[in-house]
Amino acid sequence: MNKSYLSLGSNMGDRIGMLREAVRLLKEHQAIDIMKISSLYETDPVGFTEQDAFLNMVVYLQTDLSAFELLEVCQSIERKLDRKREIRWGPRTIDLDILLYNQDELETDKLVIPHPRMHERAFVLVPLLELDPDQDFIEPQREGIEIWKTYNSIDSFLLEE
Ligand SMILES: Nc1ncnc2c1ncn2[C@@H]1O[C@H](COP(=O)(O)OP(=O)(O)OP(=O)(O)O)[C@@H](O)[C@H]1O
Ligand SMILES: Nc1nc2c(c(=O)[nH]1)N=C(CO)CN2
Repeated sequence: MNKSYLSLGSNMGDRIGMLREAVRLLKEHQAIDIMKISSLYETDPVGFTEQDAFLNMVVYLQTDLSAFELLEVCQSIERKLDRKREIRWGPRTIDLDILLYNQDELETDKLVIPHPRMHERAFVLVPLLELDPDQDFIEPQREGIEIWKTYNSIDSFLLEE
């Protein structure tokens, strides 16, 4: 069984609704088991700063899918949720990135693992460290990153009105 961490983010429209729908679609996939979700974090935009705050979270899953198949699932969820992204690092309804896949290191045109920018992104590292405090990363700056909501279980997140 492969172990992977995904980063999810949204800063357009119904941000929590987008995250919830993305997690629901991942959970529905027959080859994916969601093991843990982080809290939801409200985070200042990074890269292109003239945009609304993001809600970010990290999901830990186990899967039989290859990393490339998992990327396809992530991209099909982005399409299903009508992902819009006009500006690089600009506003988006939903973004799903693969952070880690086992201990694999991989560099292709389509997929780079670990995610090439994850180590410089506190909005990724803070929720990742919440799920797995043993990750061997430099402690990120927590400025501009606030817990927005924590859930007791995946179902309580998915079932909330
Ligand atoms: N680990 C990865 N997870 C998701 N996409 C990846 C990864 N590595 C490479 N990619 C590629 O990056 C391309 C662009 O992804 P995307 O549009 O989400 O970028 P972005 O969110 O604007 O910027 P960033 O990559 O900095 O998060 C995707 O089409 C995908 O093929
Ligand atoms: N806070 C925050 N900033 C971002 C984010 C994001 O998810 N959260 N995603 C980006 C493009 O991948 C660019 N900037």
